[in-house]
Amino acid sequence: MIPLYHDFTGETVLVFGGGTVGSRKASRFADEARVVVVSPGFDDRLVDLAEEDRESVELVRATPDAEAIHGWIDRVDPALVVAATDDAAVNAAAEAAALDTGALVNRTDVSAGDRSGGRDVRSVVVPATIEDDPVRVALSTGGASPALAKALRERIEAEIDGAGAMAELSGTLRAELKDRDVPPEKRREAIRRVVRSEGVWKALQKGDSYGRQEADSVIEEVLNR
Ligand SMILES: C[C@@]1(CC(=O)O)c2cc3[nH]c(cc4nc(cc5[nH]c(cc(n2)[C@H]1CCC(=O)O)[C@@](C)(CC(=O)O)[C@@H]5CCC(=O)O)C(CC(=O)O)=C4CCC(=O)O)c(CCC(=O)O)c3CC(=O)O
Ligand SMILES: NC(=O)C1=CN([C@@H]2O[C@H](COP(=O)(O)OP(=O)(O)OC[C@H]3O[C@@H](n4cnc5c(N)ncnc54)[C@H](O)[C@@H]3O)[C@@H](O)[C@H]2O)C=CC1
Repeated sequence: MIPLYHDFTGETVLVFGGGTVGSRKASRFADEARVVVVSPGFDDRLVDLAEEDRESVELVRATPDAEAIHGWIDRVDPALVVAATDDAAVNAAAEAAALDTGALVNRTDVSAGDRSGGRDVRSVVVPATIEDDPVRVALSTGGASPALAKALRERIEAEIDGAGAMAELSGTLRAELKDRDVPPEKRREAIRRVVRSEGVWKALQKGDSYGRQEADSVIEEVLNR
Protein backbone atom coordinates (compact mmCIF):
# COMPACT_ATOMS: atom_id res chain seq x y z
CA MET A 1 0.00 0.00 0.00
CA ILE A 2 1.15 3.52 -0.80
CA PRO A 3 0.35 6.42 1.56
CA LEU A 4 -1.27 9.46 -0.07
CA TYR A 5 -2.46 12.69 1.62
CA HIS A 6 -6.03 13.91 1.18
CA ASP A 7 -7.30 17.43 1.80
CA PHE A 8 -10.80 17.11 3.32
CA THR A 9 -11.37 20.84 3.75
CA GLY A 10 -14.94 21.64 2.75
CA GLU A 11 -15.81 17.92 2.42
CA THR A 12 -18.15 15.74 4.48
CA VAL A 13 -17.14 12.56 6.29
CA LEU A 14 -19.98 10.20 7.26
CA VAL A 15 -19.27 7.91 10.22
CA PHE A 16 -21.51 4.93 11.04
CA GLY A 17 -21.10 3.96 14.72
CA GLY A 18 -20.64 6.36 17.63
CA GLY A 19 -18.53 4.13 19.94
CA THR A 20 -14.85 4.36 20.88
CA VAL A 21 -13.57 3.90 17.34
CA GLY A 22 -16.19 6.10 15.62
CA SER A 23 -15.43 8.78 18.17
CA ARG A 24 -11.66 8.66 17.53
CA LYS A 25 -12.13 8.86 13.76
CA ALA A 26 -14.72 11.67 14.02
CA SER A 27 -12.37 13.76 16.12
CA ARG A 28 -9.51 13.25 13.64
CA PHE A 29 -11.56 14.28 10.60
CA ALA A 30 -13.34 17.18 12.37
CA ASP A 31 -10.00 19.02 12.31
CA GLU A 32 -10.76 19.90 8.70
CA ALA A 33 -13.99 18.29 7.43
CA ARG A 34 -17.66 18.44 8.35
CA VAL A 35 -18.42 15.18 10.16
CA VAL A 36 -21.83 13.48 10.45
CA VAL A 37 -22.07 10.52 12.86
CA VAL A 38 -25.07 8.17 12.53
CA SER A 39 -25.56 5.83 15.50
CA PRO A 40 -28.14 4.73 18.09
CA GLY A 41 -25.75 5.84 20.88
CA PHE A 42 -22.76 8.12 21.29
CA ASP A 43 -19.55 7.86 23.28
CA ASP A 44 -19.15 10.69 25.88
CA ARG A 45 -16.14 12.11 24.02
CA LEU A 46 -18.26 12.40 20.90
CA VAL A 47 -21.00 14.28 22.75
CA ASP A 48 -18.34 16.70 24.11
CA LEU A 49 -16.81 17.12 20.66
CA ALA A 50 -20.20 17.92 19.09
CA GLU A 51 -20.87 20.53 21.81
CA GLU A 52 -17.46 22.16 21.40
CA ASP A 53 -17.60 22.20 17.61
CA ARG A 54 -21.25 22.51 16.55
CA GLU A 55 -20.30 23.82 13.12
CA SER A 56 -18.36 20.76 12.02
CA VAL A 57 -19.79 17.84 14.03
CA GLU A 58 -23.37 16.60 13.73
CA LEU A 59 -24.73 13.59 15.66
CA VAL A 60 -27.76 11.85 14.16
CA ARG A 61 -29.53 9.25 16.31
CA ALA A 62 -30.59 6.37 14.08
CA THR A 63 -29.94 2.63 13.65
CA PRO A 64 -29.85 1.97 9.92
CA ASP A 65 -29.83 -1.69 8.91
CA ALA A 66 -27.76 -2.89 5.96
CA GLU A 67 -30.57 -1.97 3.51
CA ALA A 68 -30.97 1.59 4.82
CA ILE A 69 -27.26 2.44 4.64
CA HIS A 70 -27.27 3.33 0.94
CA GLY A 71 -30.00 5.96 1.47
CA TRP A 72 -27.92 7.69 4.16
CA ILE A 73 -24.90 7.88 1.88
CA ASP A 74 -27.02 9.25 -0.98
CA ARG A 75 -28.48 11.98 1.27
CA VAL A 76 -25.27 13.05 3.01
CA ASP A 77 -23.09 12.70 -0.13
CA PRO A 78 -19.78 12.24 1.74
CA ALA A 79 -16.23 12.20 0.33
CA LEU A 80 -15.39 9.44 2.85
CA VAL A 81 -17.51 6.88 4.73
CA VAL A 82 -16.15 5.40 7.96
CA ALA A 83 -17.69 2.02 8.88
CA ALA A 84 -17.23 1.82 12.67
CA THR A 85 -20.27 -0.02 14.03
CA ASP A 86 -19.98 -3.28 15.98
CA ASP A 87 -22.24 -4.97 13.40
CA ALA A 88 -20.18 -6.59 10.62
CA ALA A 89 -23.15 -6.75 8.21
CA VAL A 90 -23.78 -3.01 8.58
CA ASN A 91 -20.07 -2.24 8.13
CA ALA A 92 -19.96 -4.43 5.01
CA ALA A 93 -23.05 -2.65 3.61
CA ALA A 94 -21.46 0.74 4.31
CA GLU A 95 -18.33 -0.33 2.45
CA ALA A 96 -20.29 -1.63 -0.57
CA ALA A 97 -22.57 1.44 -0.76
CA ALA A 98 -19.64 3.87 -0.42
CA LEU A 99 -17.77 2.17 -3.26
CA ASP A 100 -20.97 2.11 -5.31
CA THR A 101 -21.41 5.89 -4.99
CA GLY A 102 -17.75 6.70 -5.69
CA ALA A 103 -16.83 7.73 -2.12
CA LEU A 104 -13.73 6.60 -0.24
CA VAL A 105 -14.33 4.13 2.58
CA ASN A 106 -12.50 3.25 5.79
CA ARG A 107 -13.61 -0.10 7.16
CA THR A 108 -12.44 -0.20 10.79
CA ASP A 109 -13.29 -3.80 11.62
CA VAL A 110 -11.13 -5.73 9.16
CA SER A 111 -7.39 -5.74 8.58
CA ALA A 112 -5.56 -6.33 5.30
CA GLY A 113 -4.87 -9.94 6.28
CA ASP A 114 -8.60 -10.71 6.49
CA ARG A 115 -9.18 -9.87 2.83
CA SER A 116 -8.83 -12.64 0.32
CA GLY A 117 -9.07 -10.56 -2.87
CA GLY A 118 -7.11 -7.54 -1.59
CA ARG A 119 -8.80 -4.14 -1.26
CA ASP A 120 -10.52 -1.80 -3.65
CA VAL A 121 -8.31 1.21 -4.38
CA ARG A 122 -10.88 3.45 -2.64
CA SER A 123 -10.91 1.32 0.52
CA VAL A 124 -8.43 3.25 2.68
CA VAL A 125 -6.61 2.59 5.94
CA VAL A 126 -6.26 5.44 8.45
CA PRO A 127 -2.64 5.59 9.57
CA ALA A 128 -1.33 6.77 12.92
CA THR A 129 -0.11 10.31 12.25
CA ILE A 130 2.48 12.55 13.81
CA GLU A 131 2.12 16.24 13.08
CA ASP A 132 4.24 19.32 13.57
CA ASP A 133 2.54 21.55 11.01
CA PRO A 134 3.32 21.63 8.07
CA VAL A 135 5.19 18.32 8.60
CA ARG A 136 3.15 15.10 8.77
CA VAL A 137 4.32 11.51 9.22
CA ALA A 138 1.85 8.71 8.39
CA LEU A 139 2.51 5.30 9.91
CA SER A 140 0.90 1.96 9.15
CA THR A 141 1.70 -1.63 9.98
CA GLY A 142 -0.26 -2.81 6.94
CA GLY A 143 -3.09 -3.59 9.35
CA ALA A 144 -0.98 -6.20 11.14
CA SER A 145 -0.66 -4.42 14.47
CA PRO A 146 -2.49 -1.14 15.20
CA ALA A 147 -1.12 -1.23 18.77
CA LEU A 148 2.41 -1.14 17.32
CA ALA A 149 1.42 1.75 15.03
CA LYS A 150 0.39 3.67 18.15
CA ALA A 151 3.58 2.80 20.07
CA LEU A 152 5.82 3.81 17.14
CA ARG A 153 3.83 7.03 16.73
CA GLU A 154 4.72 7.97 20.32
CA ARG A 155 8.44 7.43 19.63
CA ILE A 156 8.41 9.41 16.38
CA GLU A 157 6.60 12.30 18.05
CA ALA A 158 9.76 13.03 20.06
CA GLU A 159 11.95 12.47 17.00
CA ILE A 160 10.30 15.12 14.80
CA ASP A 161 9.94 17.77 17.50
CA GLY A 162 10.80 21.10 15.84
CA ALA A 163 10.35 19.81 12.28
CA GLY A 164 7.52 22.28 11.61
CA ALA A 165 9.78 25.27 12.33
CA MET A 166 12.54 23.70 10.23
CA ALA A 167 10.11 23.24 7.31
CA GLU A 168 9.04 26.91 7.50
CA LEU A 169 12.62 28.16 7.72
CA SER A 170 14.07 25.99 4.96
CA GLY A 171 11.03 26.75 2.76
CA THR A 172 11.68 30.48 3.12
CA LEU A 173 15.42 30.09 2.47
CA ARG A 174 14.72 27.99 -0.59
CA ALA A 175 12.52 30.71 -2.07
CA GLU A 176 15.09 33.41 -1.24
CA LEU A 177 17.96 31.52 -2.84
CA LYS A 178 15.87 31.09 -5.98
CA ASP A 179 15.16 34.84 -6.05
CA ARG A 180 18.88 35.58 -5.66
CA ASP A 181 19.57 33.44 -8.76
CA VAL A 182 21.95 31.15 -6.86
CA PRO A 183 22.82 28.30 -9.29
CA PRO A 184 20.65 25.21 -8.68
CA GLU A 185 23.51 22.94 -7.55
CA LYS A 186 24.70 25.41 -4.86
CA ARG A 187 21.13 26.10 -3.80
CA ARG A 188 20.39 22.42 -3.26
CA GLU A 189 23.67 21.89 -1.41
CA ALA A 190 22.92 24.86 0.88
CA ILE A 191 19.39 23.65 1.70
CA ARG A 192 20.58 20.08 2.27
CA ARG A 193 23.18 21.39 4.74
CA VAL A 194 20.65 23.51 6.61
CA VAL A 195 18.13 20.70 7.18
CA ARG A 196 20.92 18.42 8.42
CA SER A 197 22.66 20.95 10.63
CA GLU A 198 22.50 20.13 14.36
CA GLY A 199 23.37 23.79 15.00
CA VAL A 200 20.26 25.02 13.15
CA TRP A 201 17.95 22.49 14.87
CA LYS A 202 19.28 23.55 18.28
CA ALA A 203 19.07 27.27 17.48
CA LEU A 204 15.45 26.87 16.32
CA GLN A 205 14.54 25.58 19.78
CA LYS A 206 15.56 28.98 21.16
CA GLY A 207 13.48 30.82 18.59
CA ASP A 208 12.95 31.38 14.86
CA SER A 209 15.41 34.30 14.62
CA TYR A 210 18.22 32.26 16.22
CA GLY A 211 17.53 29.48 13.72
CA ARG A 212 17.60 31.98 10.90
CA GLN A 213 21.00 33.38 11.99
CA GLU A 214 22.55 29.93 12.29
CA ALA A 215 21.11 28.90 8.88
CA ASP A 216 22.47 32.08 7.25
CA SER A 217 25.99 31.22 8.38
CA VAL A 218 25.66 27.64 7.08
CA ILE A 219 24.47 29.01 3.72
CA GLU A 220 27.20 31.65 3.42
CA GLU A 221 29.80 28.97 4.06
CA VAL A 222 28.45 26.94 1.12
CA LEU A 223 28.12 29.95 -1.19
CA ASN A 224 31.60 31.29 -0.43
CA ARG A 225 33.40 28.06 -1.23
C1 LIG B 1 -6.83 -1.84 9.55
C2 LIG B 1 -7.16 -0.63 10.46
C3 LIG B 1 -8.39 -0.03 9.82
C4 LIG B 1 -8.60 1.43 10.09
O1 LIG B 1 -9.23 1.74 11.09
O2 LIG B 1 -8.17 2.25 9.24
C5 LIG B 1 -7.40 -1.02 11.90
C6 LIG B 1 -8.10 -2.14 12.30
C7 LIG B 1 -8.23 -2.63 13.62
N1 LIG B 1 -7.74 -2.04 14.76
C8 LIG B 1 -7.98 -2.85 15.85
C9 LIG B 1 -7.55 -2.59 17.18
C10 LIG B 1 -6.86 -1.45 17.68
N2 LIG B 1 -6.64 -0.28 16.98
C11 LIG B 1 -5.94 0.59 17.77
C12 LIG B 1 -5.54 1.90 17.38
C13 LIG B 1 -5.50 2.43 16.10
N3 LIG B 1 -5.89 1.77 14.95
C14 LIG B 1 -5.57 2.48 13.85
C15 LIG B 1 -5.71 2.05 12.54
C16 LIG B 1 -6.18 0.83 12.05
N4 LIG B 1 -6.86 -0.09 12.75
C17 LIG B 1 -6.02 0.40 10.62
C18 LIG B 1 -4.65 -0.26 10.42
C19 LIG B 1 -3.48 0.66 10.74
C20 LIG B 1 -2.17 -0.02 10.51
O3 LIG B 1 -1.89 -0.37 9.35
O4 LIG B 1 -1.38 -0.17 11.45
C21 LIG B 1 -4.88 3.77 14.23
C22 LIG B 1 -3.41 3.64 13.82
C23 LIG B 1 -5.44 5.01 13.54
C24 LIG B 1 -6.86 5.38 13.93
O5 LIG B 1 -7.74 4.52 14.03
O6 LIG B 1 -7.06 6.59 14.12
C25 LIG B 1 -5.08 3.82 15.78
C26 LIG B 1 -3.88 4.33 16.61
C27 LIG B 1 -3.88 5.84 16.55
C28 LIG B 1 -2.85 6.46 17.40
O7 LIG B 1 -2.92 6.37 18.64
O8 LIG B 1 -1.99 7.13 16.83
C29 LIG B 1 -5.66 -0.05 19.00
C30 LIG B 1 -4.78 0.55 20.11
C31 LIG B 1 -5.55 1.26 21.17
O9 LIG B 1 -6.75 1.46 21.04
O10 LIG B 1 -4.88 1.56 22.17
C32 LIG B 1 -6.28 -1.33 18.99
C33 LIG B 1 -6.28 -2.39 20.08
C34 LIG B 1 -4.97 -3.17 20.06
C35 LIG B 1 -4.78 -4.06 18.82
O11 LIG B 1 -5.66 -4.89 18.54
O12 LIG B 1 -3.73 -3.88 18.16
C36 LIG B 1 -8.69 -3.99 15.41
C37 LIG B 1 -9.08 -5.15 16.27
C38 LIG B 1 -10.45 -4.95 16.92
C39 LIG B 1 -10.85 -6.17 17.72
O13 LIG B 1 -10.04 -6.72 18.45
O14 LIG B 1 -12.03 -6.55 17.55
C40 LIG B 1 -8.88 -3.84 14.02
C41 LIG B 1 -9.60 -4.77 13.07
C42 LIG B 1 -8.75 -5.94 12.68
O15 LIG B 1 -7.53 -5.91 12.84
O16 LIG B 1 -9.35 -6.89 12.14
N1 LIG C 1 -9.90 0.37 13.64
C1 LIG C 1 -9.64 0.37 14.92
O1 LIG C 1 -8.75 1.07 15.35
C2 LIG C 1 -10.42 -0.52 15.83
C3 LIG C 1 -11.46 -1.24 15.34
N2 LIG C 1 -12.25 -1.98 16.16
C4 LIG C 1 -13.42 -2.60 15.51
O2 LIG C 1 -14.34 -1.49 15.27
C5 LIG C 1 -15.68 -1.81 15.63
C6 LIG C 1 -16.23 -0.80 16.62
O3 LIG C 1 -15.47 -0.84 17.83
P1 LIG C 1 -15.81 0.08 19.07
O4 LIG C 1 -16.00 1.48 18.66
O5 LIG C 1 -14.81 -0.23 20.11
O6 LIG C 1 -17.23 -0.55 19.51
P2 LIG C 1 -18.38 0.14 20.35
O7 LIG C 1 -19.27 -0.96 20.79
O8 LIG C 1 -17.79 1.08 21.34
O9 LIG C 1 -19.15 1.04 19.27
C7 LIG C 1 -19.99 0.54 18.26
C8 LIG C 1 -21.03 1.64 17.97
O10 LIG C 1 -21.79 1.27 16.83
C9 LIG C 1 -23.14 1.63 17.07
N3 LIG C 1 -24.01 0.88 16.17
C10 LIG C 1 -24.50 -0.39 16.31
N4 LIG C 1 -25.29 -0.68 15.25
C11 LIG C 1 -25.32 0.41 14.45
C12 LIG C 1 -25.97 0.70 13.22
N5 LIG C 1 -26.75 -0.19 12.61
N6 LIG C 1 -25.75 1.91 12.66
C13 LIG C 1 -24.99 2.83 13.25
N7 LIG C 1 -24.35 2.60 14.43
C14 LIG C 1 -24.52 1.40 15.01
C15 LIG C 1 -23.32 1.32 18.55
O11 LIG C 1 -24.43 2.00 19.08
C16 LIG C 1 -22.00 1.86 19.11
O12 LIG C 1 -22.11 3.25 19.36
C17 LIG C 1 -15.62 -3.22 16.17
O13 LIG C 1 -16.19 -4.04 15.16
C18 LIG C 1 -14.15 -3.58 16.37
O14 LIG C 1 -13.87 -4.87 15.86
C19 LIG C 1 -12.01 -2.04 17.49
C20 LIG C 1 -10.93 -1.36 18.05
C21 LIG C 1 -10.06 -0.55 17.26
